[in-house]
Amino acid sequence: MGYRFDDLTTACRDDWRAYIEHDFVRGLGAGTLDRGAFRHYLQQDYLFLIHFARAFALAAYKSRSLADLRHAHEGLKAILDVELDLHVGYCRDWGISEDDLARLPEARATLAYTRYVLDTGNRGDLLDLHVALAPCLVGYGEIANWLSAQSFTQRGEANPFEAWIAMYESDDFQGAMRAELDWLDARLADVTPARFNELATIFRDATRLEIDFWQMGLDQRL
Ligand SMILES: Cc1ncc(CN)c(N)n1
Repeated sequence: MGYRFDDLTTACRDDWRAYIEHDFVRGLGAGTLDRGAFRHYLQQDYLFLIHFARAFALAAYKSRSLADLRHAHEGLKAILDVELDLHVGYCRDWGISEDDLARLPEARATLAYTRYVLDTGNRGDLLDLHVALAPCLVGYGEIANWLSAQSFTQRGEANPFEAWIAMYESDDFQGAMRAELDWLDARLADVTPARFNELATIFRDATRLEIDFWQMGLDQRL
């Protein structure tokens, strides 16, 4: 029997739950997150998304088939045309201009996570790279779905972070997440146990770097 994406989350269950259910996420759902923490996160996430767009461009470069190239292109479009566009508009609503964003210093957590993914993609193959990208794309889709199932989550105008939750619940983002899941399920079906263990290490590292990113937001740390 082949592996599937769910085997990756099972292989690092505690880290995955710590990422999905982080206090930062709970604060977003309850609407109680410190606004300064959210602003800091939003600013760093702009830098993060630019490097992640570069990582999807690297996936395009590493693709050997038209299908893989199209898949990487769809991922790049989801970040550039859906997420970054919404993000820049969202930052504006929070009083952060594009000029402010262009001048931001990069926090250590942003640097560590984004460069880890780019380095993993550079030295590994296309599957290594997509596994390193998965906590980002699949994780935020799962977080939005988890939040909407929690009784503490406030929806609508009562929650200042409603637009953030809605962005990751949107058909565009959930569609990109499902396309990534399908791609990963198809590739993981053929890997050996030894190769799966290598990929599980990459997935766990990237998941831990996501946890550090939330914590960087909470601590408002550079
Ligand atoms: C840190 C981080 N991880 C994931 C995502 C969702 N693309 C994001 N915007 N920021």
